[in-house]
Amino acid sequence: MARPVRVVVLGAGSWGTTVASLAARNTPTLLWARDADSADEINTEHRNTRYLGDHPLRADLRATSDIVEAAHEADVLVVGVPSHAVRETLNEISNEVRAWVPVLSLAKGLEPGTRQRPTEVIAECLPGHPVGLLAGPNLAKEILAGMAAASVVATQDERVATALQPLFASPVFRVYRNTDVLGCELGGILKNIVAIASGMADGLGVGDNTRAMVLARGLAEMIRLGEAMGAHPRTFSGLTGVGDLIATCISPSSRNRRVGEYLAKGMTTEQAVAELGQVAEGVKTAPTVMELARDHDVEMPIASEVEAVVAGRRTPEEAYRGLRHVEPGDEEDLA
Ligand SMILES: NC(=O)C1=CN([C@@H]2O[C@H](COP(=O)(O)OP(=O)(O)OC[C@H]3O[C@@H](n4cnc5c(N)ncnc54)[C@H](O)[C@@H]3O)[C@@H](O)[C@H]2O)C=CC1
Ligand SMILES: O=C(CO)COP(=O)(O)O
Repeated sequence: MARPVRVVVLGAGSWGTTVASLAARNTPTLLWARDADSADEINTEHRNTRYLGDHPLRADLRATSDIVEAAHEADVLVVGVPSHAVRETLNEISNEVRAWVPVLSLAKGLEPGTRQRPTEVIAECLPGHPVGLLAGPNLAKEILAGMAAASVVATQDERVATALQPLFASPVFRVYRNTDVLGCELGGILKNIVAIASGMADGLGVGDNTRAMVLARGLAEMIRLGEAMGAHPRTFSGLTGVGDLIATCISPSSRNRRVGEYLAKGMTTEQAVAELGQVAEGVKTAPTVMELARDHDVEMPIASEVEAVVAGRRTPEEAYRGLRHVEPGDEEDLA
């Protein structure tokens, strides 16, 4: 009998640990934590208190702090560290992962400097491997608590996605496929910036109409940039686009939304990030997105205001006042 596929997840933060728990239900799974104490806690107490509080993890989920051991074990490699850490993490194991092992990204940000998406960084660090991503409206704590959700495995080769789908699926976690890797990845990246805007709006005590405006016009900005970069506009009406946008903009547990709220309460970006104690990808990604918007000659007024607030050049009140000065054009004109 063929041995089961072994999934290795790099990064034992809230989402890496949750995805590893999903996979462990279906197949032997090993989670790499850079900190040995976290790996010990997962192995012995079946918890990851730093990121997931007291929530019990599956007893069959194994963890290690030895990244080379993890790389050797992988039949499927899942990269769950934040975007800025993908390259340095994979560089450590670029000669240790077996040829043809598929690599899936969980990260929803852009690499500062290179402006690359995580799947592009992965393709550079691990050339020749099939590369894709798992994304969608997937707030880690809800999924760990067993609440129903859906996600998308996006790979250019549909056969790879078809092989990967069942590794993460459960009766309450539906995993779809999509071949528009760029569109799916950009959806997850860009919605974080709109979520900061949404959190700022909530922190300022705006009404529901304003909230809805931020979501709808934020989505229009996501589609404009995505289409200019070569993504399929329809992808943004799916789980990885509007789906993830809604979840992140409305959920009190979204870190990006919380950063926006903290900023509206008067914290600096540094104070907001420190208060959070976890990654909020939109903070680092906002300036990079504005560089891409300029390169592609795309108007992104909401992202532009978020970037200005995060950089400390504007207050959230000024940002919302600034949006009033944007001349409304044709609503249909997304491109
Ligand atoms: N938490 C969630 O609900 C979801 C998160 N994501 C995305 O998944 C990615 C990871 O997020 P979370 O697990 O939530 O973050 P987190 O803040 O909970 O954990 C980050 C993990 O990365 C590790 N890490 C940080 N810097 C590192 C470095 N320089 N080298 C190696 N490891 C490093 C930390 O030790 C920690 O284990 C992000 O891109 C996030 O946008 C995607 C979907 C859902
Ligand atoms: O991407 C997410 C949900 O799909 C998580 O969002 P936050 O990083 O804002 O918590």
